[in-house]
Amino acid sequence: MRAPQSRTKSSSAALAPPVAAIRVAVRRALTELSGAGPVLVACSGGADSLALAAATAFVAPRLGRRAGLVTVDHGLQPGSAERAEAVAGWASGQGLDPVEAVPVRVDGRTGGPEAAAREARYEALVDAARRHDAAAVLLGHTRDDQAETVLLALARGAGPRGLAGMPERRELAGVALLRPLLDIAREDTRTACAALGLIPWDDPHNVDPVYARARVRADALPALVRALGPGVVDNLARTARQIAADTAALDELAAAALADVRAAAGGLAVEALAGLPPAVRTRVLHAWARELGAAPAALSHRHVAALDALVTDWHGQGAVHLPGGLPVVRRDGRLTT
Ligand SMILES: Nc1ncnc2c1ncn2[C@@H]1O[C@H](COP(=O)(O)OP(=O)(O)OP(=O)(O)O)[C@@H](O)[C@H]1O
Repeated sequence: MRAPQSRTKSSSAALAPPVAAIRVAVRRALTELSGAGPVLVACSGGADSLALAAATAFVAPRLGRRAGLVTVDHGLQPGSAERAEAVAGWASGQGLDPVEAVPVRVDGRTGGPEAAAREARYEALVDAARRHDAAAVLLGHTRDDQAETVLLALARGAGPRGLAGMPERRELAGVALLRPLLDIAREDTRTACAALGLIPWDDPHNVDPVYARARVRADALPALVRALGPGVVDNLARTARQIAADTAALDELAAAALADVRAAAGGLAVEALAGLPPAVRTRVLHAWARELGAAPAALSHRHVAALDALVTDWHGQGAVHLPGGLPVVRRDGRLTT
């Protein structure tokens, strides 16, 4: 086990450009934050979240905000409890408070081990945020994580919502999750840790070729950089930001359009739907299907295309079955259940 350790910080360490850039990013995120509670850094002990925790410990008190840290012990590797305790001990030494090392149970959940660990981790983070009435949980995803996410989304045909990548901010069960480092290169978090005398923990899963993300990290992205130049990572991340902004605008248009196309007798009016631009119409249908109870994770492009065909390619076809078995039919000029 390699635990974070800190040497005495020299004044030149504080001036290292990546240290400064990460502090600026954290300052920006905290300045925009409403709510009086503490922020909690979600920290694995890896370079990204360790650099985030160090920057937050520096910046938050200067903004008059309390900052704490939560490290989750998934119990999946020998020595994981000791590693979590070492991260917690380091955090307390940095003045972070509250600090928690939370053990979670990963087995007995559905999905693969990676998804189960993630689900357990987010449950623990949300639970800690609620107990401490936290204003937000801070996550250490970097620009490189964002570029990997976009490539993975592109490869599986995830559509604009996937290509928008990870948002800087989202709510999970009423808790704000922030990603202040989405503009910071992963390498800079390592440099910042080194400049601060911190020794990060390297998660073996990050280099295990069993995982698609690890293969993208080790092979696909470096190959793209070699072929197309070093701007690729930044360009992928920037593209995600642009698509996220476009997607948010289209979602707003779709929310307004959904209200307009509701039929007085229930369901949606086909004629009104047909008059919408396809990008708005498919979002209206997606939102309506969710409203009817279709689980977002199971609702695919195929379902939405079949609903759309009831509007634009009507030839008397039968019901469209949404996830969960819910049938939608076209009747009397309406889409209805
Ligand atoms: N064991 C942990 N304890 C606390 N926080 C963690 C832990 N592991 C990861 N995190 C948080 O999640 C961030 C992303 O980590 P990682 O890339 O390993 O997870 P991920 O599964 O890709 O995350 P996501 O589910 O958000 O895509 C880290 O920077 C850190 O903030």
